[in-house]
Formats: sequence, structure tokens, C-alpha cells
Amino acid sequence: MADTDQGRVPTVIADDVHIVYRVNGGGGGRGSATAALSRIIRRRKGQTDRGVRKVHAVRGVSFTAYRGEAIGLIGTNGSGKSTLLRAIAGLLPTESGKVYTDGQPSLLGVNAALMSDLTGERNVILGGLAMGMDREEIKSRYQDIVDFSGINEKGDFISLPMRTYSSGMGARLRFAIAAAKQHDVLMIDEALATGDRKFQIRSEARIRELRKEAGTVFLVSHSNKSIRDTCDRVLWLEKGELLMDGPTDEVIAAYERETGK
Ligand SMILES: Nc1ncnc2c1ncn2[C@@H]1O[C@H](COP(=O)(O)OP(=O)(O)OP(=O)(O)O)[C@@H](O)[C@H]1O
Repeated sequence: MADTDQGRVPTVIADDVHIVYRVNGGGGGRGSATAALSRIIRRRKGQTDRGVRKVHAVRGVSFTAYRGEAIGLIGTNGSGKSTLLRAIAGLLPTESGKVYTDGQPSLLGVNAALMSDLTGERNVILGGLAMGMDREEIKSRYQDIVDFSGINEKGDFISLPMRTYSSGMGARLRFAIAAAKQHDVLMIDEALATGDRKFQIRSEARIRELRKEAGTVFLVSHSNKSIRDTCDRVLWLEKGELLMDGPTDEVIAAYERETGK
């Protein structure tokens, strides 16, 4: 593996990555009469496949990401963006091909595992611990995280359970927690789309800072504006394949021509 390309340091290498989901009981629903009937017929025919369906979500994707880059992932619904991020984060195995990462990638999704019955305050601590910060570190950054999230702008919401937050508020708190730490590789899945414009501007500025601090940032978003404001390179996925990999302006322009978005 080449260590540098014109002095650049690779952080993520995807080499011909294929990802396949296996879904049990696809077709007919598990408990329905038609599903039971088709199982009986299959068994009579001696078929061994018990309704496991495969979804080939990512097909032969290869790229190298470098330190200091912010890379946008675009593509229509179901094109494999989240799946690819989950594989880079090590949360999904590859069917074939390899993902190499330098350092620990952190995935910040809108579903990041915080506890909805706990207060925002407890979740800041929980999220911080989950990212490997110690209690002192969390304490010293606590106020910054709350201020950044803007959760308390309209009253004392941080002491309420997270289930009482709107989806935008939840996403903002998750982003604020994840952005408090310097990441080797930070992956953000749609988090910006749910915040309001003011918060989007703040988080885009923070992504730029994280880049300067030498991490690599991946951003999945359906907002071409967010991608333009934040990323200098874009990967365009369609039906699991990498259609284009290049400078943001070129790829977004081609994407807009193709999809009319
Ligand atoms: N847990 C799962 N089990 C089975 N199939 C899945 C699973 N998650 C995603 N898929 C399938 O994999 C394909 C890619 O989905 P993925 O969520 O990666 O797309 P995406 O580009 O992130 O979509 P979106 O823009 O709608 O969020 C889709 O066909 C989807 O149905």
C-alpha cells in the first residue's frame, strides 16, 4: 500500500467492496397463510432455501480517502450510501473485497444509539463515554456540547428525556456530542438535513474545523447545498455502484443533470 500520493496520507481504502444483506422470510410475511403455503410447497419440491433473500447493496466500490478531505456521498434512495458508511465503520461485513482504515472510524447517524428515556444531560455523558472520552474530559466539554446543540435555546430541555425532543433536536444533540471529539474518520449520515438552517451553518463550520484538525469526514446527504458547502470531493453511488468520484462541482453538476434535482 503506497503511504502517500503527492504527500497525502490515506485514511480509508475501499478495495472492490461488495456488501450483501440476507433477509429472512422475504415474500409473503412470516406468519401469513400464503407464506406458510409457499414454505410447504418449497419443502415438497425439496428446496433447501427457506426464503432467505439476498440484497446486493454495494457492488465493487473502490476509492481511497485522504487525511484532510471531506467527502460527500450522494445517490438516489436505496443506492447504498448508508450501507457503505456502515461497512467503513466496521459495522457490516463485506461479502468480498476489503476496507482498510487508519484509526477508528466513528459513524454518526440519525439513529446513533442514545437512550430516549434518559435526559439529554445523561446522554451527553453516555455518548461521550461511548466515544472513549473519560469523565473529566466530558465534564470539561459538557457546556460546549450543550451550547453547540442549541438544545437549551428555548428553555431547559437538556434536563428532559430525549424522547420529548423533536427529531431535529435529537439529531442536533447527537451531532454536537460526536463533533466534540477529534475523530480520525468521522462519518455523518443525514444529520445535517434535520437541523434548522442556523444549526446547519454551525455544523458545517464544525465539519470544516474537523477537517483542518486533520481528520477525514464523510457526509451522506440529500441536500446538494450541504454537500457543496462542506465537501471538496464527492462519490456518487447508484444501485450500489460507484458512478462517479471527483471534485464536488463536477459530480453534483452531473448528478443534477441526471436526476433533475
Ligand atoms: N438491514 C437491511 N436489510 C436488508 N436490506 C437492506 C438493509 N438496509 C438496507 N437495505 C437495502 O440495501 C440497499 C441500499 O440501502 P441504503 O440504506 O444503503 O441506501 P441509501 O443510499 O443510504 O438510501 P437513502 O438515501 O434512502 O437513505 C437498498 O436496496 C435497501 O433496501
